[in-house]
Amino acid sequence: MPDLDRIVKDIAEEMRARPDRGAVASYIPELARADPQAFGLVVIDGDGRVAAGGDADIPFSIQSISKVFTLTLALGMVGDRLWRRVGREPSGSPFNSIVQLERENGIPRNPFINAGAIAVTDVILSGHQPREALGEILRFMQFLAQDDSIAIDDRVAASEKRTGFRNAALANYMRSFDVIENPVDYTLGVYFHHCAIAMTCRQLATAGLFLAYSGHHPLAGHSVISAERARRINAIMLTCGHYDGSGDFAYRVGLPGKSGVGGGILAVAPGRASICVWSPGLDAAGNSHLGRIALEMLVKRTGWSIFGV
Ligand SMILES: NC(=O)CC[C@H](N)C(=O)O
Repeated sequence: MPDLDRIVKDIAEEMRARPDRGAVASYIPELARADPQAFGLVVIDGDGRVAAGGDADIPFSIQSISKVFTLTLALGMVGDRLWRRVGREPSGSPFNSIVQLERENGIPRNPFINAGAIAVTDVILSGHQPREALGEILRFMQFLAQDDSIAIDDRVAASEKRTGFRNAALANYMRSFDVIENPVDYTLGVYFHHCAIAMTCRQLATAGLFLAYSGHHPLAGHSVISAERARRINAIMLTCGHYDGSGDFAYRVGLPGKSGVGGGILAVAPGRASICVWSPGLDAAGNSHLGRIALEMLVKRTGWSIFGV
């Protein structure tokens, strides 16, 4: 990918020089240690060709990007019954908002806001010990990224556990509607830990390949999910992957994407590539500021937006 390699490296260089970098998340104290100057961008296609720029191999906290993978796992476990516990409409609200839950019988709007992801985690936990459920999620990430070294950053998990009062409120509130079925502490423990998985842009882009290739992971040589399910997960990423910034992300970038407060964004160019960008500074909606700008540049220069050039 000679041209693509140039494009990715140019973007990484331009991003490194920019003064506007957003604000690193600090509500989880351990995340505040991230270097605001960091920037990484990796594009991987179905033949395993890689274009990488900047800090492509520095691990960062994947946070809400994990929600794409827990959704995939939960759908594999209970299929469409999942949609009894969580919706699939954009929330138009911040990622940790609680107000809609009261009006909507404790059913979160979608699997990518915190409440929805906690409900999805509860589904994965059912019938298991927290340690087993977490092991399953971690092994799934290692398999998809083709890298057994991927691990949970226990300091980040502990930091969020100490300060995660808002998520505890969401989980307890859903428990009162039986949308959460397991002990709230167990469900939250698994949730905090899967958010605290640390991965590099290269690993995350590899892990996302199955979404770019109709459920088939070209490097693992496996069908992970059906083409139909991959298409649907991409649809939810497009409409809900950036919280109340999802409309703007679709407008500017036009790719299914999922952000995390660690500053990562996983984006999918169907049939073309899986992309991961990382810059820890966030915008007001909690999405990577330079990550979004870099993806906007990438689609302009490649013509990869799903809505056309
Ligand atoms: N948007 C995010 O990445 C939020 C994830 C974070 N673990 C939280 O629950 O607050």
